[in-house]
Amino acid sequence: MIKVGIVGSTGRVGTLLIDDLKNDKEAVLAAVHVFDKLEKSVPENTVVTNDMKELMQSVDVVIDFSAPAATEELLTQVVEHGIRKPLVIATTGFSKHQQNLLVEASKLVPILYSTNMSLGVAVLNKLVALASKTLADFDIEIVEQHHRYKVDSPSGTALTLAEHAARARDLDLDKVRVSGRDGDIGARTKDEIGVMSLRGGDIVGRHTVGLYNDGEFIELHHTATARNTFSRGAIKVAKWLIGKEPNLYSINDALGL
Ligand SMILES: NC(=O)C1=CN([C@@H]2O[C@H](COP(=O)(O)OP(=O)(O)OC[C@H]3O[C@@H](n4cnc5c(N)ncnc54)[C@H](OP(=O)(O)O)[C@@H]3O)[C@@H](O)[C@H]2O)C=CC1
Ligand SMILES: O=C(O)C1=N[C@H](C(=O)O)C[C@H](O)C1
Repeated sequence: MIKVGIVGSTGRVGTLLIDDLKNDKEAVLAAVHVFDKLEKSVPENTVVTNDMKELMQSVDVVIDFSAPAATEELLTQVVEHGIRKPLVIATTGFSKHQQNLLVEASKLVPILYSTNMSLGVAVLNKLVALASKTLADFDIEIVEQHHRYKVDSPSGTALTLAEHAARARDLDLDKVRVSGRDGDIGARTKDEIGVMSLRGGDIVGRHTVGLYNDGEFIELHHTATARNTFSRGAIKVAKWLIGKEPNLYSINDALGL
């Protein structure tokens, strides 16, 4: 059995991971990192710890759905303290420093980083690249909708979709992204890529990529209707990651897309 450790075990996705692993035939929950207090019951012998090093030493692979500060602590164990374990990272909202740390750690251990663990979004990224290149004159606008508790904006998924669109047009996303419009802003410029966020209720996650031209437009939608789409996706790619060489892998590598 593959021994899995969870960072973010008390969170919305982390608690689902605990349940999903109870029913898995190839993987078992071996350790959970707990920031404050674990209310949920875990199988007997599960290591429950607030020590990231102890968590990593107790497992074959770590799945992280937490917060940027927690992921940073995880990556620091690899880069500065010599811990070598495969990592599946799903947390979003990293700073530039944290993104660089992720790249550094991936030279030492296999890391699969994906801002969205669903198959549908993996395919949507490809569709967006194709549409953005082919429909070169169309204006691109991305809208993401999430539950009222989400703390980072725009969502990691929306930024990844925008990155696929920008790359397909040889644009630098940092230069063309517009994530707010208010007041006398002037007409839309040709290259800008709008990435806007709505927050409310219990929306699990909805992303719309629109490509608009005179006389016609296309809108590509993805809606996650259940949060365990993400937890189950992460367990699937964690199994794939075991035994891989150190590198930064994408979900497409794991799904063979
Ligand atoms: N890639 C993907 O497919 C998906 C990614 N996500 C991302 O995963 C992350 C978690 O999402 P979600 O479960 O909804 O969030 P929650 O806020 O529900 O959970 C966050 C978890 O991280 C823990 N945590 C927060 N800060 C720290 C810290 N400094 N050190 C250790 N642990 C900490 C929390 O502990 P405590 O409860 O004690 O505060 C909690 O267990 C987000 O970044 C989200 O965007 C979410 C869904 C899908
Ligand atoms: O915080 C969430 O809930 C989600 N976060 C991820 C993101 O930022 O893209 C993925 C998913 O949409 C849910």
